[in-house]
Amino acid sequence: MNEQKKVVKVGVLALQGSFREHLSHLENLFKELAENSDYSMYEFKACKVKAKKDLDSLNGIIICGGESTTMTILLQRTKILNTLREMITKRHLPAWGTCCGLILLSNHIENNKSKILGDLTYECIGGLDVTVSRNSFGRQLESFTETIDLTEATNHQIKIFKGVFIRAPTITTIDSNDGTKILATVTRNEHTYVIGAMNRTVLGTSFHPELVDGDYRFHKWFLDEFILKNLDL
Ligand SMILES: NC(=O)CC[C@H](N)C(=O)O
Repeated sequence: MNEQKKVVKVGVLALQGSFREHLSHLENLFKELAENSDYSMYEFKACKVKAKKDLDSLNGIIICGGESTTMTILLQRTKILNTLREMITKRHLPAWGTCCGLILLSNHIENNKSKILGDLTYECIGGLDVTVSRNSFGRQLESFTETIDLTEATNHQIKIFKGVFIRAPTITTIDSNDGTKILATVTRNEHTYVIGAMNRTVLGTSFHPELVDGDYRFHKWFLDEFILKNLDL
């Protein structure tokens, strides 16, 4: 019986930032799904990605929140960056980035032009054809939570969701007509900000579902709509 199960491996980039929270959400979700007969054909595994070899045989990857300058340096030092970029942009590995992860998965950054970091430059992974602006809501102290309506974007799978924003970036433009679309917006101080976007295989959110205790709905949606629907790519 067990041999017939399809192994689905979800990696979480674990160089820095909120990777433990993502792993714990995935582990809890996978425990729930083990009891759900709709998923009985799958055996789910969550694993840390700390080196290039950890990218082998992944079916999806999460790029966690953290500090994108530190993260790009670590991605380059560990030599993960180029392989991961090729997997996401050429081989269409499903990927989801939260906050710093959204920045790294974006093709363009508005307020970060040609930043030099010692012997390196600020390089993104790319995959989502949008432009992001970093730290759109100000400093760490100006972090906030806001209710987000995801009913339409998720086709009623998630309705209301608690958005946690910590020095969050926002999406200023969608740059291609390849099917990239807005996931959600929030309005603050009379300004409406785009706080999530996606194409068929790449998802980016300004907010942190991994920091909402006991709520695995967003992780399940990523698994259902991005990973399981694209298993044969
Ligand atoms: N919570 C976060 O991931 C913050 C992202 C951070 N402001 C950056 O630019 O990298």
